[in-house]
Amino acid sequence: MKRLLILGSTGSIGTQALDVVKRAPEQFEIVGLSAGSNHLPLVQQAIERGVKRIALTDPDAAARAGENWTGGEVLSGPEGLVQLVAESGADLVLNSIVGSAGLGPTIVALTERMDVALANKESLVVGGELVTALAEATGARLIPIDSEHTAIHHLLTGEPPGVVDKLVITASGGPFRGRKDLTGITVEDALNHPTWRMGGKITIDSATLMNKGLEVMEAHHLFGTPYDKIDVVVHPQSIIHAMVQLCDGSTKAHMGYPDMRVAIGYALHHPDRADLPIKPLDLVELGQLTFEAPDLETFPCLRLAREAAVAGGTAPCALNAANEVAVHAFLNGRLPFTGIPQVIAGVLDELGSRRVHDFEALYVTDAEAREIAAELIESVHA
Ligand SMILES: NC(=O)C1=CN([C@@H]2O[C@H](COP(=O)(O)OP(=O)(O)OC[C@H]3O[C@@H](n4cnc5c(N)ncnc54)[C@H](OP(=O)(O)O)[C@@H]3O)[C@@H](O)[C@H]2O)C=CC1
Ligand SMILES: CC(=O)[C@@H](O)[C@H](O)COP(=O)(O)O
Ligand SMILES: [Mn+2]
Repeated sequence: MKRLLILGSTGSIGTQALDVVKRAPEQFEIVGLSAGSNHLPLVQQAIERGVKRIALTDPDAAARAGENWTGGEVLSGPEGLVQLVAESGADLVLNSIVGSAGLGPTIVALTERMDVALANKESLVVGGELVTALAEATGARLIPIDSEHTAIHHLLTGEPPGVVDKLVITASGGPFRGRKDLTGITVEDALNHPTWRMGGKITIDSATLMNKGLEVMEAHHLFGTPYDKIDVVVHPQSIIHAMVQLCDGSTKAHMGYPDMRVAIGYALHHPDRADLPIKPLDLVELGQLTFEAPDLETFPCLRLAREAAVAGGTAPCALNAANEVAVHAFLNGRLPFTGIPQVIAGVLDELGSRRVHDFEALYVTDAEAREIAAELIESVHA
């Protein structure tokens, strides 16, 4: 039986992970759950799954959970989340927190030699070199939960070193694929993803194509692949999740209907396989699969992300923080959709790239980038 800790259990990935676990209850013991502020659903999950320790990073929400629930211990604030991870004794930590708030728990889990099933791609975008070095040093494994990266992980299994010519990550293109003018886009339009149902932040990242930029960095760090060997191809049906091109001229593709339980099941059961009630692929029913190049002029976020990735150092961290602030402002009606890349470009221009010696440098950059992004948004809004 695996001792499993689920961080971000109230979110899109977290709730689907609980569903995957429910289908093999004899294989998992859930040793803890966490959320940001959604205390009632978190307590409900703890009651249903018999979990005795939960954490809420919002201290007010943690206090309310403590008033409502006497069945176990409620840990509070970012320190409570760290304590939950450090003291969990988990075999596997599923990190499905959204944003750079997920970096700290990833560091703690790896430091404690716990394997991490990583949905929180921002951990790698922000701190990729240090995070992978930490995993290497402690021997803890990073198993991706992201449809493209799970696909690549699967496709590379059994391949000897040095045989991969290219990784190809597919993108749905988001709800605005094919458009040349992105003015006047509403939050409702942007949240209407054509193929996946996900949390708000990643859905907006898909609409701007920033998600693919973050995923290029995620792939670089997970698989040690140079940036010029990671391609992005738009594939609106989201049936092929990724491909690997090998030195013998063959290309392997990972396919399936868009359902994140496949990726979650892969990570939770690794190296075994999950048994999930997912419809087998019917290519005749699908009829055709189509592909096109990403439009980097209309969707500059992918270009900005690639530039930050190649610049390295603190640039990806600044890009990520600026993006989080800009997406939040868009969702709250304080920034137009087209303002998202403008804010990110402004922050990168101002901060440039510095070398990263330790995690502290990343936290400093994250805070600086957030401050500059907030000022830029304020000036647009004023
Ligand atoms: N959804 C998907 O299909 C996919 C998601 N991912 C990645 O997985 C991660 C999670 O995405 P998703 O599930 O969609 O996101 P959601 O917004 O649906 O869920 C986020 C979870 O994180 C918690 N949370 C939010 N802010 C904080 C914080 N500051 N500190 C601690 N916990 C916090 C939320 O708690 P609360 O409910 O209290 O707000 C919630 O449990 C992201 O990194 C995303 O990029 C990757 C591939 C696919
Ligand atoms: C499900 C998943 O892995 C998402 O990251 C997905 O890739 C988002 O869709 P886009 O391809 O539109 O970014
Ligand atoms: Mn993805």
